[in-house]
Amino acid sequence: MSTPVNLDTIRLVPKVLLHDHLDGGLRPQTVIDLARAAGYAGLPHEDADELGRWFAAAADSGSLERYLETFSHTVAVMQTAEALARVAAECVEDLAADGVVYAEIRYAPELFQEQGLTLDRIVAAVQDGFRDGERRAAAEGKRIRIGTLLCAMRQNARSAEIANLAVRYRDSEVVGFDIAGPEAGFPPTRNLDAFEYLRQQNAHFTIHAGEAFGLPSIWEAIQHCGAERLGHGVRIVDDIKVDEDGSVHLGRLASYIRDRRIPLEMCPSSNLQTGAAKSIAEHPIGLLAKLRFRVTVNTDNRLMSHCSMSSEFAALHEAFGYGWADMQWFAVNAMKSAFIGFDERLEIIDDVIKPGYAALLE
Ligand SMILES: O=c1[nH]cnc2c1ncn2[C@@H]1O[C@H](CO)[C@@H](O)[C@H]1O
Ligand SMILES: [Zn+2]
Repeated sequence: MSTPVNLDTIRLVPKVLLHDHLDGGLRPQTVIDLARAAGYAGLPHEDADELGRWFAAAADSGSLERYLETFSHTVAVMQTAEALARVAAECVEDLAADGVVYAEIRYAPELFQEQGLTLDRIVAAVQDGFRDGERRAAAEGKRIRIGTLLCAMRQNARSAEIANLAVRYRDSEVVGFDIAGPEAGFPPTRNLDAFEYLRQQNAHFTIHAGEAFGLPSIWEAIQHCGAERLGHGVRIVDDIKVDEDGSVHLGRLASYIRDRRIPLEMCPSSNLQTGAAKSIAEHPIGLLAKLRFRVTVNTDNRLMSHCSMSSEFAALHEAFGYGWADMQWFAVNAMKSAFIGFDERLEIIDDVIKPGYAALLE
């Protein structure tokens, strides 16, 4: 008899996460502890459950800009090396407990300088925290590896500096670069110098595109900037036409993205909150997966979007009937798309992912 698919069983299978923001995944109690230590009086609640509910409700705003406002609280309490290391270590513990075996976690170092930390100190503190978290997970019998992505914020003008920082730490598990923040009004081409530099350095980068703004943003990210992956990319469906008889027509951009196997870092729950999709059942991930785009499933912000990798898969199972074979497909897609070396990716696919699903697929 095959193992039933539910939240508890999904937590046990190996999962791969490519798109998760460090400042969007704090435990509510940690936000409270750190706020107290920092003397930050701006939190809307002092009780962990209430605070968790507040973040999810406030982020459930219908717009990316309002969703992003909630980060002012998490960023405010992440201004010391100790706080950054704690948040990073707990992030790894939480992912490992959820059955994530490989994750790329991103954050914008420039946001953590309010009390004078240097960019180097910030990166070092977070890397220490990740290594600490990996060790703690291993002590619990959980194998997990974390790669870091450094983000520059679209509304600021520091992308060249942050790209340089990412390259300097490339041998210390900083595996790539991204730009995040409000999309409308901040096209990715504003950061062309950073992307050109990264390409010259043979470094990897993804770009948040096609979340709050449509096809032009995706096209620029791929064709002008050279992004290897797309953060969200949901609006690529605007370039796909499905006729009443079910026949499907891909436009040139959608075809290019599918033909080139460009990975889409899809984050269903987050998209519902920012208004990029109406419900999980109507989320473009269903169509895109059916059309065999290189789709991956991600959390974006576990605190604000009140989700985990397992809860995202449980919701997708509910909406689209995905089973173990589909979940393995998503995990392999994500692992193929990771920014670590090819041999390391293969090793995780062959030694961890496939054995993890083998018994379920018999
Ligand atoms: O879905 C998103 N789209 C764009 N920007 C985001 C999203 N989620 C978080 N951030 C932004 O990325 C920064 C670095 O982690 C966060 O501070 C937040 O402002
Ligand atoms: Zn994101």
